[in-house]
Amino acid sequence: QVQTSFLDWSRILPSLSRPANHSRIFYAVMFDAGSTGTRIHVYTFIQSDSAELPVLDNEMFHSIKPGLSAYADSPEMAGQTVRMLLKVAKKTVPRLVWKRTPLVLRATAGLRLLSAEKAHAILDQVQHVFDESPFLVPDNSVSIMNGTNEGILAWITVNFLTGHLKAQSKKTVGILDLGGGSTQITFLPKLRKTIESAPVADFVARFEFFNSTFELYTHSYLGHGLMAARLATLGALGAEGLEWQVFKSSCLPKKFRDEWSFGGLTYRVSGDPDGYAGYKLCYQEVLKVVKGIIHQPYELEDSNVFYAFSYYFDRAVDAGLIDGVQGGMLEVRDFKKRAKEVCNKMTKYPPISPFLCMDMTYITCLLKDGFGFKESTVLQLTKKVNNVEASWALGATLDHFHNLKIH
Ligand SMILES: Nc1ccn([C@@H]2O[C@H](COP(=O)(O)OP(=O)(O)O)[C@@H](O)[C@H]2O)c(=O)n1
Repeated sequence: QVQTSFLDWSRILPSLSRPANHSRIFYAVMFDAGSTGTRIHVYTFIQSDSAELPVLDNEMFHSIKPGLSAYADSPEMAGQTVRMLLKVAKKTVPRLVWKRTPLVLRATAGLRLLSAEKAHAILDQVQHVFDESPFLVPDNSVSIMNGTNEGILAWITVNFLTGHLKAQSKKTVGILDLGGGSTQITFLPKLRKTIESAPVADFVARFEFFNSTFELYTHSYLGHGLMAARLATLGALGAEGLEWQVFKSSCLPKKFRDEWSFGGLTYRVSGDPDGYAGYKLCYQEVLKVVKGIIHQPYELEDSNVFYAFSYYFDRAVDAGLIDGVQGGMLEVRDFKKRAKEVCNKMTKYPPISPFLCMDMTYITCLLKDGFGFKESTVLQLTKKVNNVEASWALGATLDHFHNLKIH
């Protein structure tokens, strides 16, 4: 479905004036090539003379499943996916300005997890579709984004949309993003010790925004997205070519048996028909995926409100914890409580998805034993902020126009 939304940034950034006769409308197209789907964001901006930052007037959003990595062995299909999504851009952007409207595609965990050769075959197809389109194709318009940028740009999107990047705003919010292949945590630490005690590589990044430098704690865990975690829990990671094997888990209903695909590979999965299913055993299984791998930041909930989106949001909706439009506030213990209910009642009351027990348990485990959140920590579950998708895509678009010098 196509979703349209309107947002007047001048309400968020009241300092920006917008003289009607001097303002100029421009467009930008950002593709998010994720592991479970490809999405197009067509942004309409209004740039007034006096404003340094443009006003976001509209986001047109559309998504297609599966993700490009499902086409590892048929890269033309990846090109086809992008060609179909481009129709949204053609409908939204007036023909007259196609030539001036940039197309950018950034791929995340799905392509990071493929071999370089297969990933590049896919990106070449996308580049080809871009090149033959009537839009502007900037240098470096098609690439795999690194995990640090993914976390930082999502943080910028959410803080921008919530008005926390205004000059007078002292507070910011942290973000928790749970994709299919990777998961990101990003926040602005209050204590020096959080930065100093972070692992040396890949946990701290800086960027420049309106003459101030922000130093963030950020990390992307590749292989710890929700779908990759399912594979790891089932013991099926790196099991390419084991078509004969059935991967079992006590996180799945005992009588469940099916095929399941991720990243272009299909696995046979089942519950443990002769064993036990339920929360305790399931927690033991998923704990192995998390324990000793996820770094626990020195400070967490004391300093930050965290916005949680992507699969955190989707699964909370599936589990009936929040409304699918409104979102809402949840404590970490709400995930735990519902995970227990879903897992321990699986045989009698099959959940809407056979993976709901595994997913809810993984989310609980990742938050508690992974990042080290307290059970009383409140998370703000969000899909859209002021009608704009909570995702790295808007941050990436701002970076494209304003070069935030992420380093
Ligand atoms: N604009 C977006 C992008 C992703 N998502 C959600 O993010 C999750 C999957 O993320 P992904 O496929 O991009 O995974 P990664 O490649 O980032 O690991 C799904 O729950 C999507 O519905 C979203 O809600 N809105």
